[in-house]
Amino acid sequence: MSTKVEFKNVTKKYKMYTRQIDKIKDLFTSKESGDFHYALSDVSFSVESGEIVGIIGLNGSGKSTMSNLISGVTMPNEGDVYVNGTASLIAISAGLNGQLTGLENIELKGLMMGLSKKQIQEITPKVIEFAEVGKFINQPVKNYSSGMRSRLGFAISINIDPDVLVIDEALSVGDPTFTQKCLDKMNEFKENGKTIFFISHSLGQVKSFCTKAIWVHYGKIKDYGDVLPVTAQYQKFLADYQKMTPEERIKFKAEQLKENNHGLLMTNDVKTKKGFFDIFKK
Ligand SMILES: Nc1ncnc2c1ncn2[C@@H]1O[C@H](COP(=O)(O)OP(=O)(O)OP(=O)(O)O)[C@@H](O)[C@H]1O
Repeated sequence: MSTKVEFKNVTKKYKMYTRQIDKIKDLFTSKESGDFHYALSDVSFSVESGEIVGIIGLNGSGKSTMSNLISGVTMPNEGDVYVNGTASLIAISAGLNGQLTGLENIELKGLMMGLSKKQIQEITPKVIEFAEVGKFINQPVKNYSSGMRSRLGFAISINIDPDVLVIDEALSVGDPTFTQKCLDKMNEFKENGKTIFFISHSLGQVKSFCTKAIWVHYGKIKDYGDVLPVTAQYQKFLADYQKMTPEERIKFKAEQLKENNHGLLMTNDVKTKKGFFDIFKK
């Protein structure tokens, strides 16, 4: 076995602007006026080839940031991301150009992944068949439903046959038949000794499909190792977390954010932002 993917002290941060004018000012000057918002901070891990790694964690914890870094969609601000070979991302909202037709997207993604025109021609019928989008293949992808987009994205990535496949929540929008078809394809991929990262809120799927799991918690790795012990720890945490009152959750999140230097406005379910910031400032 050899190292396929490695993160060395990786930090990904975003600028936060409260006023649009500050963003515009920064574009014209070398000064930076907004606060930084840490999506991942000082994250290190390595994955051997042939592993199927589930990435789990609460909303906003940094899972998609991790998947975007692995697949090269985004770059780290600090540290190094090392991928031995090609990586392809399958995500609901990424990877496809809405203005282009399905066919054009197959060509574009194929070219981006280094395929020749001939190779693209060879995979095109297989992609169309697998994606089950019918005549929509000649329509702009912006007219597709989320399920259709996910199916096309999955079909393209799997047929491009990358060394590392990154699947970010893409199965959550498909119907059960298509999900099963994807899982079968992923198993084939797994049997060929390829490496897969599987981001999912379905712990059942992670447990049955993955060999390892990374639990991302407010921009840091809380646990990484064999899938069953890591998911068991996470489930234990979730059970306690779900028992908290909304106020307790806000307080808990604020404490974790402070401890991990994670993003400020990251919570989707914090309704009382004033209260949230009061706690954060303490
Ligand atoms: N382009 C961006 N600009 C600013 N902040 C961002 C950007 N992308 C992600 N973030 C922030 O980084 C943090 C991590 O986001 P990320 O999408 O990686 O989390 P996640 O675990 O995938 O969440 P979810 O389960 O809700 O999809 C969040 O606070 C998010 O708001």
